Amino acid sequence: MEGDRMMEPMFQFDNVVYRYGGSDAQPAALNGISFEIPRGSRTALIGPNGAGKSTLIFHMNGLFRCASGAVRIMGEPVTKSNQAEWVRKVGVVFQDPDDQIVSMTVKDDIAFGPLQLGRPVHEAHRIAEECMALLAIEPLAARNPSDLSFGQKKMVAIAGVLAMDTEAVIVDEPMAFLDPEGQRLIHDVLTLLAQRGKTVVIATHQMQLVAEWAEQAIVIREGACLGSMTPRELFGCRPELLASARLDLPPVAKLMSAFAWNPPESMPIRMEEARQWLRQQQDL
Ligand SMILES: Nc1ncnc2c1ncn2[C@@H]1O[C@H](COP(=O)(O)OP(=O)(O)OP(=O)(O)O)[C@@H](O)[C@H]1O
Repeated sequence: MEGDRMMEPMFQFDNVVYRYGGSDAQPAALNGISFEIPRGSRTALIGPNGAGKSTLIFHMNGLFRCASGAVRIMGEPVTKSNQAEWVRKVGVVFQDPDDQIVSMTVKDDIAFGPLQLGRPVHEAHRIAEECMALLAIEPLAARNPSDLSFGQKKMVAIAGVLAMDTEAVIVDEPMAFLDPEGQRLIHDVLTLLAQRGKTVVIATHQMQLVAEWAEQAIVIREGACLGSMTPRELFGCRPELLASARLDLPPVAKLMSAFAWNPPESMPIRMEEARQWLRQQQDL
């Protein structure tokens, strides 16, 4: 039975509708959206402002319940009675880190999750120290999270979710307001989580991050899914889909698209692929 459940996708959205305020007078923020996210995969949710990415994320740990359709997490439908359980299995870093501050110091804030999960205090603090080290935020340990910059708060919120060691980690706009070093650290952490077998989902406007990191891109517009595919297929073969979601090619693919690639999915979309191809041209 457990084996069967392991085969289930981490997230399944089936014709999901959601309206803020619960009123039919409101336009639907999610408008019959369907897609799947396999376990252990790296997925990017992409789409223009207001497409519904954050609203989707609120459904992925039971915070919101859909008006119609079904959301399944690890094969189990999210219902009124099990809604609260999912926060232990799915860690979410919201777009605004202020929503996640719960303690007076950064270290206590990060230790809060493990303590809630029943870990003893000394262990929760050890986990908090490990997570701070991973994100190079140890110097912030004794600071009040409310006093930090937006980027620093975002790092603390990410560390807090890492400390929960959940099966899935979702980060809404992981790179927003982070300096280049912070972005590199977050990129490494997202990769490390995937290497540890976690299902990792991000919502982002940074197409180069999608090209470098994701295995699957889910394109969303007006609360519906326009398609789900590899970044290579999206950036190499589906420019019309990108344009219809008000998105653009990532910088590497934009540069490389000046050359006629055949087949189009052979176009380098990652920095390293482009570097290698350019070196080959030099050697010719
Ligand atoms: N609290 C709210 N009350 C009413 N409508 C809302 C609320 N939050 C979001 N919406 C609406 O729901 C729709 C989806 O918004 P959502 O924030 O999920 O989009 P998004 O794709 O995350 O956008 P962005 O890229 O700008 O973060 C939008 O039309 C938005 O105006």
